[in-house]
Amino acid sequence: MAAKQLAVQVHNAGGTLRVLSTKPMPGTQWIKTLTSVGCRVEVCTEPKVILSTDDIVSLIGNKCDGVIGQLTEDWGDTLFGALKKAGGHAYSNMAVGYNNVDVDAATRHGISVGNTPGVLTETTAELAAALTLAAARRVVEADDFMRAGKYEGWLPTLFVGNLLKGQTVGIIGAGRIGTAYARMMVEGFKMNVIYYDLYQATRLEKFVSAYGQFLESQGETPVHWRRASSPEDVLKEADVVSLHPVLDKTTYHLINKERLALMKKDAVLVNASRGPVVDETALVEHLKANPMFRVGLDVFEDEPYMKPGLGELSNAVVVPHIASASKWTREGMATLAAQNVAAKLKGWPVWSSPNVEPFLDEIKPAPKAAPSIINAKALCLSSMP
Ligand SMILES: NC(=O)c1ccc[n+]([C@@H]2O[C@H](COP(=O)([O-])OP(=O)(O)OC[C@H]3O[C@@H](n4cnc5c(N)ncnc54)[C@H](O)[C@@H]3O)[C@@H](O)[C@H]2O)c1
Ligand SMILES: O=C(O)[C@H](O)CO
Repeated sequence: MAAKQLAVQVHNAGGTLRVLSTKPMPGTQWIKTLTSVGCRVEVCTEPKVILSTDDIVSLIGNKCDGVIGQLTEDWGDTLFGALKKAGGHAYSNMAVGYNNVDVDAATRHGISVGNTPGVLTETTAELAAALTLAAARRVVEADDFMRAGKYEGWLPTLFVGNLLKGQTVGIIGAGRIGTAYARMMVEGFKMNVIYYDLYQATRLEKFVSAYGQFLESQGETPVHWRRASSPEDVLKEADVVSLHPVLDKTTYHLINKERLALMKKDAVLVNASRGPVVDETALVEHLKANPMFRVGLDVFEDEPYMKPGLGELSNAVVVPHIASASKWTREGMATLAAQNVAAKLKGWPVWSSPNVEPFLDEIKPAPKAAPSIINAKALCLSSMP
């Protein structure tokens, strides 16, 4: 039986380089980025939310030069093999995280792997901050109560939560997003910072020190930072812990039963990184046993599912992986992903600065470069001087 033909929308039908996007993406700049360098762009418009590997193999077909894919897809040997066979040599995730991509497999097939760092830093940090506040101040529980018609009048004991000001925020993974989130919590709520990362977060340290001096000069209590030598140190000391590491072997189930037990009984835990960083089954048990402990989760171990029991717990705020969902960021992610593919197909070098803003300007032409290629070194791609 012939495989079912998946619906696609075509832009610039006469283009000589065929680029596939496995999903419609926001904005139009990303399409212009590709069509302006001679690509025919095919966008899969199937209503199915997550395409299977077989679906994507059939979309790649016999001739495909590059693909933009999504974090829900399993980009391993099968897909990179199919892309290579179709003549392709460029792939980009429309995401900064690339734990869904087997980069070594891509490299073996000579295919570049792009990602979209930077453009989602502040948007993601803002959602982590929103989850922190929602959990600490019990916003969702109180909203449910109100809508259920249960509010009979102000009470001294109604939905009492945690004050953030002057408390300690713990960051595990103080990279771009972890640092941006920490700054928001320091500047917004005068929180002290304790962080754990494999590397020193120099920018964050400098910011907290300078802000602490400023507060002191105003006669206010200064804020402080400390770099912890282990995740355990952070978990024991912090009132709020937010997780922002990459997902890899070193961070899988980084938060488990034993480490949850180290946390304060009324702490707040936020995860806007990747679901498997937390052992979600252990978390459900911990939430049940500790009603004052609260979590804000954007990501889940087995997306789109939650572990049994999580959805019934009022001390958990849960949202469906929307941390990067602002219009500017999502359009920017699409543009960076398209530029990663276009640049590789045109043989342009790799951008060497962490500042990706020049690619997002809708008026000035984008630099002739690939914003971020993970396996650039392994493929010996040249970078901008
Ligand atoms: N929920 C969302 O929608 C969303 C949005 C954007 C990013 N993310 C996730 O957030 C992650 C971080 O993004 P970023 O742009 O800040 O990346 P980044 O590379 O700037 O930061 C990641 C940090 O994790 C640290 N790290 C690595 N291994 C660690 C370990 N074992 N223990 C502690 N720290 C460790 C790294 O040293 C680095 O500083 C992404 O990889 C992605 O998975 C999720
Ligand atoms: O890794 C990413 O970019 C995010 O999870 C997308 O929201």
